Amino acid sequence: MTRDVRVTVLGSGSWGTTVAGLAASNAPTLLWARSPETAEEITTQHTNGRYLGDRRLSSKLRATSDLQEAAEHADVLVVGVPSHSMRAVLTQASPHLRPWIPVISLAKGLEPDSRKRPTQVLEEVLPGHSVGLLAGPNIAGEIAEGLAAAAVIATPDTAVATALQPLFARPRFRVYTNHDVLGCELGGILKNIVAIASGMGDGLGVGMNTRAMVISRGLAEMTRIGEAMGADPRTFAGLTGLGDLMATCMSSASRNRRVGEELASGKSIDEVLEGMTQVAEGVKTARSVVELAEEHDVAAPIAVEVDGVVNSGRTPAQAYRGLQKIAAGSEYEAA
Ligand SMILES: NC(=O)C1=CN([C@@H]2O[C@H](COP(=O)(O)OP(=O)(O)OC[C@H]3O[C@@H](n4cnc5c(N)ncnc54)[C@H](OP(=O)(O)O)[C@@H]3O)[C@@H](O)[C@H]2O)C=CC1
Ligand SMILES: O=C(CO)COP(=O)(O)O
Repeated sequence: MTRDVRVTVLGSGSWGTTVAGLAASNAPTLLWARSPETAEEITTQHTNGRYLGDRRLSSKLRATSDLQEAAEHADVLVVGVPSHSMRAVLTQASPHLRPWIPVISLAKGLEPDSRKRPTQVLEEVLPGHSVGLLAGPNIAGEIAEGLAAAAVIATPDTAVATALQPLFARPRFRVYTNHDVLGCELGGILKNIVAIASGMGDGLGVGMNTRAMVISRGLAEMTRIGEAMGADPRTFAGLTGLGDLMATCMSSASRNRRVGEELASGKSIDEVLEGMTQVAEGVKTARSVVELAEEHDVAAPIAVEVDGVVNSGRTPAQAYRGLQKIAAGSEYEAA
């Protein structure tokens, strides 16, 4: 089935490149890089040094900096640019896309201002296309190195996810399906906020018990918000919820966790972001998550504290003191 299907991935950052490398082993795959130098390096050297160091990519992977060429190539489109740039890139690509082709998001943030999820943006810019996402505990560098991992492809119609599964699956990359697009997408978005909190704890030198408390109460917060928005609460116990939360809170390679750790070292958010060459979606998303929780009348104390540090000048130590003050009631009902 996969032999005749051509895949295009938009965005040659760490994750877009890694997913394109997986797909290239299964189907003809073209990666769109904004920079012509990066496109040239990927096609000729089979590396993307800026984002993945000297890790070797599939020699079958080709890249281009021509967005029209990339769009015209696609029987399946994968969108791997960050949430804040998705609408602009897709608006440029859309006149060159074939109608009805499936479009899969890799992004784990909310569009600034509109607070829309990536799949909502896709549905708006590309009406009529079947839209879904690929998510899970997927630290790009590990997968590019060939370490085993699993992910979920979520589409409203499970038959579409099942058809797309073989495009991304590899012997060491297991791809499950799920029809709860909202829950899978929210898991990836919300865990970034908890990872910033967890990183702040690491920087402050809290113990493992505290870290476990933040992760498990973070999961409760994610599930509460998700359920209020209409997601299946079971999804948050799976790969795109607990799985991604654990990977992101525990990995030294997580950008969101690192933001928290560096904030706890005394840097301002501007200083932290100046030193980063990759995106940490949780920074732009924190305020939107607080607003969404308020709209749905759900307590979100971890998001509130992270937003306070990232956007309102509170210190990580103050945030952790704030978290200590949360009243402990029933484990199922309390914040
Ligand atoms: N890295 C990971 O482990 C994982 C990341 N994700 C998610 O995938 C998405 C992409 O992340 P990731 O690949 O890590 O990001 P990176 O920071 O590694 O790369 C970002 C990519 O997006 C491009 N880009 C940035 N801004 C624009 C813009 N305005 N217009 C066009 N292209 C732009 C960059 O191009 P240029 O190089 O030219 O600046 C680069 O190719 C994020 O939502 C992230 O949360 C999901 C799972 C795992
Ligand atoms: O989503 C990720 C792993 O699944 C990557 O997390 P970071 O963006 O924090 O690096």
